[in-house]
Amino acid sequence: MTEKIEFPELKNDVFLKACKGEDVPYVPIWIMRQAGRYLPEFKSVRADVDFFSVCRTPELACKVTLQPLDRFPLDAAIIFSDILVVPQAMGLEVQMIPGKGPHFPNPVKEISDLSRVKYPVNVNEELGYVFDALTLTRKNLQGRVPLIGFSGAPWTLMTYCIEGGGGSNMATSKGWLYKHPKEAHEFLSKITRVCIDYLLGQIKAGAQALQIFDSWSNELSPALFKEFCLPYLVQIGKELKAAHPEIPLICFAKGSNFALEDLSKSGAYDVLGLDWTIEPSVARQMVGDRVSLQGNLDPCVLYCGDQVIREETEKMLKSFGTKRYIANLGHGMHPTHPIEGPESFVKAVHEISENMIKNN
Ligand SMILES: Cc1c2[nH]c(c1CCC(=O)O)Cc1[nH]c(c(CCC(=O)O)c1C)Cc1[nH]c(c(CCC(=O)O)c1C)Cc1[nH]c(c(C)c1CCC(=O)O)C2
Repeated sequence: MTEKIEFPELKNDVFLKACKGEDVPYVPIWIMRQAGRYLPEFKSVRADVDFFSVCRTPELACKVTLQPLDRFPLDAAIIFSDILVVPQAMGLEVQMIPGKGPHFPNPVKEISDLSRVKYPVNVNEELGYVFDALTLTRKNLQGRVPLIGFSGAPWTLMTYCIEGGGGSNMATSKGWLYKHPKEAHEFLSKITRVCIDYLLGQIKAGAQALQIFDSWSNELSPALFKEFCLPYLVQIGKELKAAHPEIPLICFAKGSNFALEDLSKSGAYDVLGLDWTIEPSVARQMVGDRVSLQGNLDPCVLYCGDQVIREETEKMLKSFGTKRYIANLGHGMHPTHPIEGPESFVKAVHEISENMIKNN
């Protein structure tokens, strides 16, 4: 057993309080993809270093994680990495093609290709660089805000491994679910095991909350979601909760609105993330007060000026209410967003919600 690492005392715990449903002075906010190409200082780091080298160099991963916090008074940091480091740890090559996104030169096209997938995986050996980045970042944050770790969800990772990248309609991987359900479950189980070990390692390294991104769950029907997503999402949440009940867990099953009730009743997650395809008050009705909610401003609002951003933020806050709620976009920042967008958004969330709470 290694010793527990000592970290600076946390100064802003508003995000962690909202995760647990405790009273807050204002609604906390962080933004998916808050570190990224809309920031000139990120682009200048990326000008010299390729994407996965940034992820693999703790000093650089730490530097870009902190960049958005130096600009905006965000209430949480999210470690700079990518969900596709897990397929890499399982022996699959992943490249990041500028302007196109992730690319697997040798995807898992056929059942026979599964023999190329490495399992079991020693996460300390394969993903120790992420743990080092987390520890360094948690130290350098000096307790300003909590640090979020993350992983892709098993279905989203499997679909990337099979399709070889984004941009398809997931036909091959969805085909597997109907044609090869047994092999699909075996592959999903293996990915789940690696994700759990990886997330446990992230907690040990300093992550103070974790988000599971099921970015492609919206491709699945309710029946397929129930069979191929839900059990693995619940397994991840339950195993992490059993080991670390103090760490808030966020599940973002993008667009799978029908699953909100089941996920909220599973007891596996503290927070459910939402995209913009659901009215906040409807989501709240589905989940009751069992979980906190996170989201869900349409990222395209951030192309507008301060006034429209304020109006849309106010509508969102009025529909969610200020309890058990974390403000965020419904998906990540776009590389083409103007820098003023997130600035107005963060300010509006803080000011409007503080007033709502004061006048309540
Ligand atoms: C599906 C997914 C991926 N990666 C991720 C997801 C889940 C969230 C989502 O649904 O968007 C998660 C992710 N990727 C990245 C983060 C960093 C932390 C953050 O600030 O949120 C996080 C949390 C950095 C990144 N990951 C990527 C970039 C841009 C690449 C670059 O810098 O050249 C960043 C900042 C690349 C990436 N990585 C991935 C894609 C599809 C792309 C290309 C899209 C694009 O180009 O914006 C896979």
